[in-house]
Amino acid sequence: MEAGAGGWPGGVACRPAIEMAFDDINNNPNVLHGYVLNLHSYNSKCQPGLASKQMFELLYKPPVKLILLSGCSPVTTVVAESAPVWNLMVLSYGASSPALSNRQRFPTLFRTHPSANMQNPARIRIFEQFKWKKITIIQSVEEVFTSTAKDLEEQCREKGIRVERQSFYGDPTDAVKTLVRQDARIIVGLFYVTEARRVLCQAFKHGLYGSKYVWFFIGWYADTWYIPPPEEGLNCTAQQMATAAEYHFTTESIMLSPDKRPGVSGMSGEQFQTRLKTLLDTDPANTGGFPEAPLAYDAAWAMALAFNCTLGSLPKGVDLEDFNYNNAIIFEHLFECIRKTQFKGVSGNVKFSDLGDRIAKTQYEQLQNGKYVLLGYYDIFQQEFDWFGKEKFFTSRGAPPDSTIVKESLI
Ligand SMILES: CC1(C)CO[C@@H](CC(=O)O)CN1
Repeated sequence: MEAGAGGWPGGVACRPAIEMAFDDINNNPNVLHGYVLNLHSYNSKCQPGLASKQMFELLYKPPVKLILLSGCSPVTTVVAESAPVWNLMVLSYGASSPALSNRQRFPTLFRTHPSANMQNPARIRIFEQFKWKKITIIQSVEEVFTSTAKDLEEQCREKGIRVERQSFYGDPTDAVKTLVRQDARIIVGLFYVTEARRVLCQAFKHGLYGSKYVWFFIGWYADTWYIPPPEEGLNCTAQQMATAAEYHFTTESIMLSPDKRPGVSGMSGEQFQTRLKTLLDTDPANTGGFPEAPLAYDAAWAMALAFNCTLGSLPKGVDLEDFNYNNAIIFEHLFECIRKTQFKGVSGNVKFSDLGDRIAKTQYEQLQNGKYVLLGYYDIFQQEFDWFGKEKFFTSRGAPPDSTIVKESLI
């Protein structure tokens, strides 16, 4: 777990969320009765090397640990690759990398954080909704975005949607110029927020905005992400950025349950968030990991419910406290219990795929006049598309632009 510093600073809000969960579980007479959960944590700062060192310290120092909780993708990668050697399960609350959906490399990994690929079926459902038959992807070269782009490309091709792809490292100018040359109209951007601002500024400079174009950005940037921070030295004004950003779409996995009814913990998502804010001494909007904190809270509950299930399934005379790193029997029961875990959490319904991925809904928004408007949801599991019809386009009748003017080749 990282308590914030370097990489994704998720631990700042996620550690208090997990500590809250441990307290709630220890005070709940219906879960793990007679047992007390203890948390041993380190701040890995999202650094794989430091995480490896800390993991070995945790495992070579008593007491025996029963499970590992991990944060960001780089740390989860090293932890989940090593854990099976110790017959340990790994529950990640902060790893979005699609590369982690791999049972050969990560046989004991489960994650309450959805994979970045989870948004691709939702993107494609929109392309189909507006009959866009050609899309262009522009991505920065990080592994998480390359994996997501490859998956989107494959899924689009299966649906008969033509795909072109550009990637860049640092400066997107040349990649944006290629978008112009390719006559890109429907453009999906996959990068972190600093690169997103650089791309948006270049889009303005090259006229890639307005009635002929639709941009898709990732939805987990801050709501004011497109306002240029002076220290970044972008050669675009706030007005130019807002002009280029107007009417862009976003997709993001839902991380906080919108359901007002309480879940297994006795809290709704909103009640959890209200309680968490009392544990933070910083503005939630500027606290690392605040959006993902419900995932961390639910990861602890998934662990506790799996322990509870294991207690009821172990052979007579074998108890959880008999677990050691060489004991595969308890590990196998725990794996089966986590695999079939399903419960109503503060982040939504918690359920895992066979690859250990979180199955989550995707939310669509659109920036309209400087404010994000909720457009609908896509539930990949139920194949349900809830669309509210609030989208806007620049075209005169508000109709969606064409994805491309296919120039018929003269033979
Ligand atoms: C939505 C985001 C910011 C994606 O990256 C995750 C961190 C990671 O995958 O390393 C945390 N949550």
